[in-house]
Amino acid sequence: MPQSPLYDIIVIGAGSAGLSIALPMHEFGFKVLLIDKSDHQIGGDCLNDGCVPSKSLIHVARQVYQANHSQEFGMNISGKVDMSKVWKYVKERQNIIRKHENAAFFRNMGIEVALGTASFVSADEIEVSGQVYKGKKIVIATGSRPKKLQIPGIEQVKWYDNQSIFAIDFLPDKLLVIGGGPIGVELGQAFSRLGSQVSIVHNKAHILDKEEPEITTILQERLLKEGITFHLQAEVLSFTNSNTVAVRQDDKQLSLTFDAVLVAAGRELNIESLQLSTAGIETENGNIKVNKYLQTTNKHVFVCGDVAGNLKFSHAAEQQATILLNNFLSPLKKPLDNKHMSWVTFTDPEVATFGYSLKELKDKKIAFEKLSLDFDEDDRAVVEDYQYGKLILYIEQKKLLNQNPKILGGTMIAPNAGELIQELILANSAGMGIEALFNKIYPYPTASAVNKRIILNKKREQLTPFVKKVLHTLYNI
Ligand SMILES: Cc1cc2nc3c(=O)[nH]c(=O)nc-3n(C[C@H](O)[C@H](O)[C@H](O)COP(=O)(O)OP(=O)(O)OC[C@H]3O[C@@H](n4cnc5c(N)ncnc54)[C@H](O)[C@@H]3O)c2cc1C
Ligand SMILES: NC(=O)c1ccc[n+]([C@@H]2O[C@H](COP(=O)([O-])OP(=O)(O)OC[C@H]3O[C@@H](n4cnc5c(N)ncnc54)[C@H](O)[C@@H]3O)[C@@H](O)[C@H]2O)c1
Repeated sequence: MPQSPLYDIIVIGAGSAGLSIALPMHEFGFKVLLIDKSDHQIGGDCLNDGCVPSKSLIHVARQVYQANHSQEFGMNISGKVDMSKVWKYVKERQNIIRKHENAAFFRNMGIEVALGTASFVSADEIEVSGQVYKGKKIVIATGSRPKKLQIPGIEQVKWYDNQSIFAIDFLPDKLLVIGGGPIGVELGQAFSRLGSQVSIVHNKAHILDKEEPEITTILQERLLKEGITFHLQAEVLSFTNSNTVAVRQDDKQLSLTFDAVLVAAGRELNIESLQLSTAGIETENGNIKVNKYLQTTNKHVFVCGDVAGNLKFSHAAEQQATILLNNFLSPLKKPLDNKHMSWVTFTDPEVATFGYSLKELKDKKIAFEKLSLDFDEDDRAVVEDYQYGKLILYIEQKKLLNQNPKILGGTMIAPNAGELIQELILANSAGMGIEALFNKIYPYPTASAVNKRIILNKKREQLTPFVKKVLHTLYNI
């Protein structure tokens, strides 16, 4: 019996998570085996069915929307979007990135790549396409896939999910979106801007239900103005024929028609084909059981990325990979900690969130103060027509503001909020206080000046009659 080749590390899955482990480990001089199902799936969801195609589509949809809106300034715009041209643009963008995310590229670098579905055959061995490989350490980075909906009658319907929507060969006149999470709202708005009449059916009271309702209410109003219809706290009952769905909302039954359905109702982990029990890896409620160091019940096997069952973002996968790399190489182990995590929903306007949420602050009994700024009087918001914008900031509660309270978390809705909020994320992760923002000079009229204005408003509250009296005394000396 030939011996299985031995690797310092075997990484199962070549998506955001797997690549963030395999590439640095190779650079550090370790013998790495990277596995994915096929060459075409290298890059994972982010490149193939997620971030890259969705952000490219959102870019195209914004161009179309802005062109249509130039009519109010006298331009004449007519015509319908040609979906083959839209997908050509999207595929081109993916192919640019694919040039450095494929098996030949990694093999040229010196990383060994095995293609096929991986499964454990022992505690430290993996089989791929009939070949067995042994790893000193093994990282499971197999990601997640769209949850399938078991709705009666769905088999007669043209339905899509994130794995098929980026190849839809027609622009639906009416698109029904099931799920008002980030995929549903980002893609719902993109299709609406391309020309579809979009209805979003969501089973919670607010879209993007992980965000603050104060913020998502603003987003919902913007999307309503663009022509998107919402059915909130609604339950999809059944598809009554190939283009009609029965929905229950507020104890009423509605009948909605559509040409196509986009299912964006959450995720399931890719763990079934791994034969985890063969390696002594336990699962719990559909998740792989891990400790705070992302280590499974088999101490040589770790998880990273969506499959870890934590936050599902490309940059969360990257953060988890950084923790694993640290723990592989340093005796000072770091646990997974989401306290500085941030994310952006790329709707227009964007919703950007970082640090502790209101709920986390309350749950952790952290003394905090909530600051809030509406952008109605911000000059940049006025000239660029986004006075609906809003920033919420959570800062440490201190008796005196000159104690320089730290920024604990926050959330913003505005065009480019994901960029505007970056300095707040830096302040939060670097443990900086509000003075850093207050003392900064913002070129006029930069949009990010709202980050100072919110602090300025707080400082104004300190101008009590006593403080004013002191100021007058000082002035008159
Ligand atoms: C439409 C959409 C838009 C998104 N937009 C954003 C965004 O803007 N920003 C953001 O941060 N995140 C976004 N995400 C989330 C992001 O794509 C994921 O969090 C990220 O791709 C997870 O990376 P991963 O490596 O954990 O998993 P994946 O990218 O899913 O990679 C897992 C890999 O493992 C392989 N695999 C699975 N099982 C096996 C097996 N048994 N053997 C061999 N290989 C296997 C798969 O083929 C796949 O290539 C989006 C997701 C979607 C669906
Ligand atoms: N910009 C970004 O960073 C970005 C963009 C897209 C996706 N993502 C990631 O991908 C993950 C998956 O996105 P998603 O939107 O599919 O999942 P999600 O779980 O975040 O949201 C899906 C929503 O659909 C609702 N839902 C579930 N079943 C339903 C039903 N039968 N009828 C009506 N509503 C239903 C759920 O309550 C949930 O709020 C996200 O959690 C996020 O981590 C990130």
